[in-house]
Amino acid sequence: MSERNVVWHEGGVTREQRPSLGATVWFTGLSGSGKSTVAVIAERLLVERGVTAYRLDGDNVRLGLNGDLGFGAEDRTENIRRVGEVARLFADAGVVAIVPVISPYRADRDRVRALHARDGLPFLEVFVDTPIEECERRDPKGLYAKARRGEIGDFTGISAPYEAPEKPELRLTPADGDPEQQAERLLALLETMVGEG
Ligand SMILES: Nc1ncnc2c1ncn2[C@@H]1O[C@H](COP(=O)(O)OS(=O)(=O)O)[C@@H](OP(=O)(O)O)[C@H]1O
Ligand SMILES: Nc1ncnc2c1ncn2[C@@H]1O[C@H](COP(=O)(O)OP(=O)(O)O)[C@@H](O)[C@H]1O
Repeated sequence: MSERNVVWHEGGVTREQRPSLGATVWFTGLSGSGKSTVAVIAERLLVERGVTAYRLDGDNVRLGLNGDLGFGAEDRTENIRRVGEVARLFADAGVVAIVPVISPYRADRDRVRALHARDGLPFLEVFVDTPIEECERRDPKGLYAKARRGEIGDFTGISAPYEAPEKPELRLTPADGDPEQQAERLLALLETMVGEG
């Protein structure tokens, strides 16, 4: 920002000069919906096909870069802002950034979408639309049980909101098959958007 005496410094490499075109695949959905499972498979399939892909998992990023953030609304917004900026850098560098994060607020996700659109970078929002009853039945980390007992506050879907996307590029439901089939659907769509996958 100019009032901070900081100005953008142009580089000498165009996007076309880089070995590959990047993109961001942004997963959103409740805890336990299957975001990480599908993201892990999608990353593996892409790498097996020679595409440079890298996963920025919500839990993992919160163990490092975003270790200072909690789960209140403001911290979640900051979490998504930072992960979104990192994903944009990856995409600009020619990497397919795969980002499974709850990202419960529509406005936060839309800001990340706009950030990519501004730079002409492909952004694919994947809504992992698993009903909360099913997520709670799975409860692989026991978090829903803790939230029900009041041991975790601000828990998405229980004591904090989740705003579903209105127009995601892809919506995955349990009826779409197993996670491998869901990942294949995603890659087919990615291929139509960036010619990769
Ligand atoms: N209060 C509360 N609400 C939701 N989730 C919680 C909470 N506390 C801890 N966890 C764990 O944090 C993971 C979600 O982190 P995210 O960075 O994806 O969340 S957010 O996008 O900032 O909302 C989430 O991972 P996933 O289950 O993979 O979604 C949980 O393991
Ligand atoms: N399509 C699916 N069908 C059945 N179970 C699934 C499916 N996708 C994920 N799971 C299971 O649901 C649980 C939560 O998945 P996970 O990927 O960790 O969700 P999230 O990252 O959204 O919290 C895991 O135990 C996983 O094995």
